[in-house]
Amino acid sequence: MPKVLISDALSERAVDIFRERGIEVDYKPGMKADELIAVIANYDGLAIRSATKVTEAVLEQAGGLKVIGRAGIGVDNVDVPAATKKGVVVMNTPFGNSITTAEHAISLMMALARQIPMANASTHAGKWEKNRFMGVELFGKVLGVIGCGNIGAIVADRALGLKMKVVAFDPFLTEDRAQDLGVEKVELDELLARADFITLHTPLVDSTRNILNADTLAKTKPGVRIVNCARGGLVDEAALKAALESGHVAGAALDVFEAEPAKENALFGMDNVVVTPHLGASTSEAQENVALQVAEQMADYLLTGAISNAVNVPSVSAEEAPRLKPYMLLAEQLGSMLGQLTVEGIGSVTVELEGLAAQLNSKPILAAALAGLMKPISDSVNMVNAPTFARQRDIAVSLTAHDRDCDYQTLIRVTTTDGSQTRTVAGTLFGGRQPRLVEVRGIKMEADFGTHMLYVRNRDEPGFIGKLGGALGEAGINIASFYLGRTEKGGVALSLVDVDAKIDDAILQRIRALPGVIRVELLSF
Ligand SMILES: NC(=O)c1ccc[n+]([C@@H]2O[C@H](COP(=O)([O-])OP(=O)(O)OC[C@H]3O[C@@H](n4cnc5c(N)ncnc54)[C@H](O)[C@@H]3O)[C@@H](O)[C@H]2O)c1
Ligand SMILES: O=C(O)[C@H](O)COP(=O)(O)O
Repeated sequence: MPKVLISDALSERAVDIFRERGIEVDYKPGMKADELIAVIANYDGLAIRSATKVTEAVLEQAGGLKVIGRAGIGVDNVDVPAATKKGVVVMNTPFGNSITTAEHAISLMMALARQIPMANASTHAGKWEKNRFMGVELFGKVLGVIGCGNIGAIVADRALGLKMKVVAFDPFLTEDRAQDLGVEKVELDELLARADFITLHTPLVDSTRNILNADTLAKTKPGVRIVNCARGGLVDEAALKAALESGHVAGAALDVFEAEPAKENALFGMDNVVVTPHLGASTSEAQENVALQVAEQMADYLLTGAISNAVNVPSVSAEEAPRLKPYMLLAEQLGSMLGQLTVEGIGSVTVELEGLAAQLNSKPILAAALAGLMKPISDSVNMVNAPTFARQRDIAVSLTAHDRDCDYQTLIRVTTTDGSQTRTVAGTLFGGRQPRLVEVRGIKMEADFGTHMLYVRNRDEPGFIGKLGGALGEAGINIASFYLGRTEKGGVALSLVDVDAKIDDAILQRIRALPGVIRVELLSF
């Protein structure tokens, strides 16, 4: 039974779902880094929010971990490259808290416009400072949205409802989409010059880090108000403090900070700053959504192999997963055969799909072939990290789905080059499920993949098969199946011999010494 650890404060609906799906679950919110490192080896899945930091040190101890589920959007608290290297799927819930977070951004903008938190504190203190809190209207003002994806688009929609004018800077926003949203797509400098309010909704990546800094803040309209409900690190906090002190920026509302939890911050205590402790996603509705979604997604992956919303591996839907499984096994076994036969470093891999295989989601099939190919050089390779392994080793990878007549109902062909050698193997699914080899190095032959297989290439001469059978018999090795093929009469013959026990080195040497032998290897599937 798979086992999952929940190390952040998720809605307990997640616990119910894991249990209903037959998954053992430990609910331990607030777990410290060293506690996590100490126990992570016991789990197949880890469900988190933003508090748990899944560092390389955590992943190093995560021997059996298969999936990290982020109940929320940002995965910047997960070392995704390290997880990928380790073969761990990282998935998030990209939509479950978008509305809630957009509403928080709008709330912060309103709080800022009318100084509600400060007025609230003053009134509670019995001061009745009616003349101190003069606000500004939103009506007719320009809102600059930096990052107009899921949340930015919802914020824009709500702002339009408040009769604001919305301009958006997002390099990936198309003119058509901007038009549909009713926003004006502009460059960053124009947004900075025109916006009365700026709201940030990008991920924290290299291109967005400190996107509001001393230089860009200097380009903003005097009296601008800034809302950051996305990620600390998008706004240079020191530069913002200086701009607030000078009065160039009239106010800032921040839900996120460069360092979190933010118990201390240079912006705390400033009159024109509204702060919340990373509450963007904190509504009961959003938390129920993301907890439910992440638990279902993780359970699907652990129980069926279906992958949704993964950030480091192609998706496989719940409907596709059972259909893809035999194809992925076939691709892995074909890749594995080539991996076991490769002597030098692999230069390139080509995966071709024909017949029914050509109509399927091809990326998981490619990833499975790569995983099989690289198994002989790494114990930890799987379909999650295989594409990275291939890239790191400068292996050129290509994938083609052919729309042409095929001798088989479905066919996967894998070709590798290493040094001067090109090797091709192809296979089909017998009865739609059972992987079967149908071609090796251009030689047609039908063979099942066995646990102990002898691969023998030899000159096609009379009497060879008898000698091979004799050598195995003398060694007490029983033959389960014998598959044969050849290029042409008197050309090169190929035997794949499925035997009942492992063949040791001494027997292998005896077979290699038989007259006419070109190559003999042991294969295992
Ligand atoms: N405060 C919270 O509690 C909270 C809650 C949810 C999400 N978030 C954060 O909000 C952010 C946005 O979430 P989303 O769901 O809208 O993501 P999204 O991926 O749907 O949208 C992000 C947008 O940013 C744009 N973008 C990327 N690089 C850019 C750049 N250099 N300049 C301008 N735009 C750029 C992308 O094109 C995309 O449209 C994420 O960082 C997420 O973690 C915070
Ligand atoms: O990226 C997100 O989804 C938000 O930052 C929410 O984070 P949280 O789950 O820790 O509230």
